[in-house]
This record gives sequence, C-alpha cells and structure tokens, in this order.
Amino acid sequence: MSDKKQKIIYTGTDEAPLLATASLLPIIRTFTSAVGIDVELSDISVAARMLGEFSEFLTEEQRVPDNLAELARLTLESDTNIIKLPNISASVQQLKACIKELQAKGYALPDFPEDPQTDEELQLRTRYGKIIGSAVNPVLREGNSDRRAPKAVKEFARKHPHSMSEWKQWSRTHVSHMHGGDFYDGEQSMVLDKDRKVKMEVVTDSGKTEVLKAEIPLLKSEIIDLMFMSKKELCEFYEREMEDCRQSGILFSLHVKATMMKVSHPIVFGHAVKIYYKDAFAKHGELFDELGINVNNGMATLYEKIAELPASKREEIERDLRACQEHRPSLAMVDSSRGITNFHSPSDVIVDASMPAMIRSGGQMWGGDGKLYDCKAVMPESTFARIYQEMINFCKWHGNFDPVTMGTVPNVGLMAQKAEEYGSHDKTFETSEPGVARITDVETGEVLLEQRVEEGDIWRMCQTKDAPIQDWIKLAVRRARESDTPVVFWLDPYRPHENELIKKVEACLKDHDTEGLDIQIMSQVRAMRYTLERVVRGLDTISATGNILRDYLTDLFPILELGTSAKMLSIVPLMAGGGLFETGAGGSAPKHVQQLVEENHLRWDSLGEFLALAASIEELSLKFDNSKAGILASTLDAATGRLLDNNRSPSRKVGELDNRGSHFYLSLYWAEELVKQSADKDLAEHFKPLFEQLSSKEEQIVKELAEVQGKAVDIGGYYLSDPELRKAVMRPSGTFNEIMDSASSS
Ligand SMILES: NC(=O)C1=CN([C@@H]2O[C@H](COP(=O)(O)OP(=O)(O)OC[C@H]3O[C@@H](n4cnc5c(N)ncnc54)[C@H](OP(=O)(O)O)[C@@H]3O)[C@@H](O)[C@H]2O)C=CC1
Ligand SMILES: O=C(O)CCC(=O)C(=O)O
Ligand SMILES: [Mg+2]
Repeated sequence: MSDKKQKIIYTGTDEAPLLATASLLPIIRTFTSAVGIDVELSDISVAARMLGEFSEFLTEEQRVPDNLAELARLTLESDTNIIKLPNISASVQQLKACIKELQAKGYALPDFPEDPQTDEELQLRTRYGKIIGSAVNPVLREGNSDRRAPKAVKEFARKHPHSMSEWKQWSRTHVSHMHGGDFYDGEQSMVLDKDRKVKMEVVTDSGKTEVLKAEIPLLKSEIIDLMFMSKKELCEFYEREMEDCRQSGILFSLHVKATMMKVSHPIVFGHAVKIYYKDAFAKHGELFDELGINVNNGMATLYEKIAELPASKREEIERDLRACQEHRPSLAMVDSSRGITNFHSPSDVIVDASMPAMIRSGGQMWGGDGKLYDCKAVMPESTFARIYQEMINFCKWHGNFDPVTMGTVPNVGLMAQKAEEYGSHDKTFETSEPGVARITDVETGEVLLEQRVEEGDIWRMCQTKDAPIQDWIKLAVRRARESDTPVVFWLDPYRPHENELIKKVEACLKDHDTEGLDIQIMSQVRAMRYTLERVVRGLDTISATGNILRDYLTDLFPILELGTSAKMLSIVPLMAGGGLFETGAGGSAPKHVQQLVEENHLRWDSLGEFLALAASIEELSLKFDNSKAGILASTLDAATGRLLDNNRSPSRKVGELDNRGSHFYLSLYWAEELVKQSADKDLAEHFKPLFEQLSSKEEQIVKELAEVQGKAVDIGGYYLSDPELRKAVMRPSGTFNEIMDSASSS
C-alpha cells in the first residue's frame, strides 16, 4: 500500500442532499477510517459560494474559503477523488432569497442589482452572475461522463417496477419546435487549423464595431461554432403555437434549461411570457420597465413588483393579465393547488427532468384544476427537441414502456472542459442593433465565421476542445468493450458542428481496437428509434452523445427505467487521472426539505451516494494498491444490493423508514458483509463488534428513528442552515450515534 494520503473530498451542497449528508458522512467516516481513507467535507453550497465571492463585505470571522475554485484546481491533479452531490443551480429568485437569508443572519452582502446602471452595480451583477445557474458542475467536469444503471439497481427496478401511466394512441400530446431561425438553422462550424486568439464582435448597420468578447484563446484542432436564434422568428413561432394550442384545447407547456443555459434560455422564456400576455405588456410595458420588471426571471417577479403599487393600479394590471388568458391556451401547472404556472419561474420546469416526467405520465401534465391533460410541449430550439417527439411517436404506437422488460441505455457523454453549448454562456449575447456578428482572429484580423443578426437575436459561440473529444471516443470504446454492449454515436450529419464531430469519430475509431464491437453513428432521430426498438426487446444500447443529449438522456432513460435518475451511477473519469463521482443525475429535491421541516421525515434516497461512494473507494483501492479499500468497496455494493432487496429505501410517508433509517440499514448490512468476507480476516475482526451491536440494537434504533417523526423541526435556515441543528435532526438516535462514534474512534 502506498504511503500517500488517501482522501475523498465529499461535497457539502444544498437542500435534501445536504440534510442527508449530516447523517451519512459520519457513517462513511466510521467505515473508511478503518482502511486509511480520510473523507474531507468541502462546502460548495450556494450560500458558501456567495460568502466566498463577497468576502470583502464580511467580518474576519464570517469569511470562508473559495472551495469551488480549490476543487476546480484539484480536478487537474492525478490523485483527486471527489464525490459531488447535487447542488442548487440557482435562479435569480433563489439567489435573492439566499441573499436575504444571509443578510438577516448578519452577513452584510450587497443587494442583487436587478436593473444595473452604474459601473458598481454592473460589477456586482457580474459577480452574482457567477453564482447563478449551473455554476458548479461545469467547473468541476474536467472529464467526460459515464452514466449507467448498475446491475443491482436495474434488477431491483425489474422486480419492483414503478408506476407508468398508459399512453393512448389518440393522445394529442406533441412537441413543437421552430423550423427555421433557430440555432440549428443558422449554425456554422469550423475546426481550428492552429492555435489562435479570437474576438467576438458585431459590426452594426450604423457603422459601429461592438467588441463583446475581446479575447478567447483557442487550440489547434478544436471545433468552434457560431449560431443565432432570431427573435422575430421565435416570437412568430410562439404566436402560432399558442393559437394552435388554444384551438386544440390542450395545455401549453414550455420546457427550457434556464439553469444550465443561463443566458439564452431566460431570454427564450421571457419572450414566451411576453407573447402570451402581449396585450397587457403593450398597455403596461412602460410601467413594468420603470418598476425594473424582467420577466425573463418569471412572472413571480412581476407579481412581486406590482404588489408594491397602489391597490387600484395593481388590480387593473391583474385584470388585464387575466384578460389575456381568456384568448390564450391554458398553461401547464407546476403547483395547481397554489396557482403556480409554467411561467412562474424559468427554472421550475427543467427540460431534462420535465419531459421524462411528462412521458412517464402518459404524455400528460397538470392543469389549473388539478387534473391531467394532454399538452403541447414547446422547446423552441429544434436541435434536440426532435428526440422527444420520436419517443412520443413510439409510445403512441407501442404503448408505454414496461420497466420489467425494457433494456437499459447507459450514456457516454462529451462534457469535459465546458464542451459545446453548456460552456457557451460567457460567449452568448443578445444583439442590441442589427449587423454582422463575427468571430475574428485578434492578431491577423481574419474573419473566421460570420452571420447576419437583427436586434434582439441571441447569438453565441461554442467551443469543443479536441482532447476531450478524443477522450470521449476512447471512453465509448472502453465502455462498449467492458460491458459488451453496442454503442450508437448520436450525431446529425446535417448539423455543421456534429458533422465535424462525425469526421473526428470516424478518424479516431481507426486508432482503437474495435474488433468485435458494434459501433454505429446515427442522426438523433434515427438513433432514438433504433435504441427504442432495442429497448422494448429488452436489449441494451450505449448512447454516446454530446453534452446536451448527455444531460437529457441521462434523465430520460433512468426516469423511465428506474423511476428516477437519482439511482444512476455517474462517473467522470477526470482527464488528468483523478475521479469525480457525481451522485445520481438528479437534482436537489426542494420538496423534500419542506417535508422534513414540516413533519421530520426525509424521503431523499441516498442510493446515488452509496453507488458513487463504492466507485470512489474502488478507485482509491486501485490507485493506492489498498486491498482493504477494495473489500470496503465491494462489501458496500453488496450492502446496497441487500438494502434494495430488503426494501430499506426511504418511504415517502411520515412515520415509516426515511433517509436516516436507510442509512442505519446500510451500516448494518455493510458491517455484516465485512464480517462475512474471508479475503481479509483483520477487517472482518475489526467490524465484528460494530455488526454485533448494530444487529442487537436494530429494533431500538429503528424505534428511536421513527419516534421523532411527525412533528415540525427547525434546522435554522434554508440556504444556510445551522450545522448543529442539522446534526441534531439528522442524527436523532442516541443508540445508533453512540455505536457509530465509538466504532470510529476504536
Ligand atoms: N447535479 C446537479 O447538481 C443537479 C442539480 N439540479 C438542481 O436541483 C434543483 C431541483 O431540480 P428538479 O428539476 O426539481 O429535480 P429533482 O431531481 O431535484 O427532483 C425531481 C423529483 O425527483 C425525485 N427525486 C430526485 N432525487 C431524488 C432522491 N435522491 N430521492 C428521492 N426522490 C428523488 C423527487 O420526487 P418526489 O417529489 O416525488 O419525491 C423530486 O421532487 C434545481 O435547483 C436544479 O437546478 C438539477 C439536476 C442536477
Ligand atoms: O448543473 C446543473 O444545473 C444540472 C446538471 C444536470 O442536470 C446534469 O448533469 O444531468
Ligand atoms: Mg440532468
């Protein structure tokens, strides 16, 4: 065994995963300390990131280190091993709520400048912008992604299938996307002939040259793309689709990813809201501007701002908004009991999760009356929307999928170094004047790519470096070999960017041993159809995709196959040699916190954490030749399998086993598996007392964990809860705590 320090960095995040960590982390440490592995907690919650960014506003004692920057640095080192739990990708509303909570707790943070005017406000806006949206994952992802349902999880889903609503052939649900004027339509792409520095600029019709990004360093062989979305065509599209939806009497639902596409999608969302409430905006637009209302952040901000107006004015606006609804389609609801529609916030409906949920529900979403209806799922950008229509066609024809018999679709996703659209937000702009948008070589003045844009168009540049592409292809070949499963590269030859990728894939595959492997390249719609034909026959197919489809497919298939993406194994082999282990592919489940606070029951399932932990320990065992760690990893996997088989996962109902109870059973089974194994006698001896105590006290511990439920609890905050209160709530069994604490010190 090597002498180097063996360490796992476990991320402290937000909401349900953070609560679960208060219970699980001490348990993990009890086990890993026996094999020489340290587990260090690194707080990267929204609150911690905010405090890290604005230290100059804080007192000495209030300051915290910039943990995310440190983790980003570590991803470039070969020994790094990080377990990354889901975190909040904050909307503006969430950001403001976090600022308010921290200010109330005595942190003198500046207010969020909603409508920045002065230089100082613009600077603050930029700094807060770093915390908004998907600000963690892209920074840590210095590798491509390998996401799959582990065998035990898939088998469990087959034995205990989740509910699936029926698809009717006569369902009117469908996807609507633009057929022109979108990013797909206007894309241009090129591969760099040499290292260059470029700038992004618009030469306006009025004769100005606006430099929007002064210098972007590019490397030889990387792919760059230039694309735009026409405001005019987007608005015409919305108008047409809203009218079509009204006539057909189904729900209008808009599916965007405003968290990850944090510049473009709020704008795309805002236009939908403004078209829907067109007459009210025509009448009150000036007042809305004066009030600093920006509906790109959702109707919630509008209602909040007009609440400050005199009652008569507010009522007039509300009446006018309601009048618009009369000749518009009904909106899909996020929470019909509270009247929260799809337009409330751009981050309430997140496409990767919302479309699978709709497909799982037989193509229906909730209407304002709390009943389910068919819907028009609007995804303006056509590039990836078509895969959902293909799946809907398949469901209408074949009926819903059956989790008992369906095959599995693991994914190998190109995402390293902010690949493709998901790395483009610092290179995305809304044009203020018509002109020519172009990418120009800073040194030679050579124009590499250019296209015409009009006022209000969204234009952007995407980058995909060559090393991540080569690594992605290698990973796909490796996964095909290791799992003996066919791979389909989902690449569309009609899209310039993907056409360049196809050339690279074809060339690179020649350098790999692909003897006996089934590797194909298909455009997205064909790839979906091909994969689904196999899925219904119980056959497995790896999807090798770009970054957006990685995100979409690793929610879509897991939600259909397993009921949730939280049960996925999600590994990011870092290109520098380390490992990033993401827990599941799901989010941070805000509803779970509400339930805990109201009735002291946490239904968060830590299965994703268990799977990631085993993979993380396994990697350390290989890297440091630590055979004991290898046993710890394999016994953890065995314990997780038993947890599933014995139905010790959290229940949704108060009074029944919850997250904390499932952690107890994991400890019990893990200790037992360690005692049962014969490969390392010392390890078996070490864990024997722990196993004996846990098993003899099982009844009492489960009773203590159940007894506390049913009453409201205080964790001292939402974004910055109190660690002591969190610990008290999440570790309520004195008997269990005593056993675990004494085992870790022994
Ligand atoms: N990797 C990351 O860091 C990611 C972060 N996010 C962020 O998470 C937040 C919420 O996103 P949202 O789209 O609502 O998606 P979530 O995945 O958080 O939740 C959707 C629903 O899935 C179920 N669910 C998800 N995970 C679990 C789990 N571990 N145990 C039990 N049930 C689970 C819950 O259903 P039920 O209510 O029925 O219990 C939950 O309400 C946002 O801030 C988003 O940006 C989203 C995706 C990935
Ligand atoms: O970082 C985020 O906001 C979401 C990430 C995500 O959905 C994913 O990687 O699957
Ligand atoms: Mg996702």
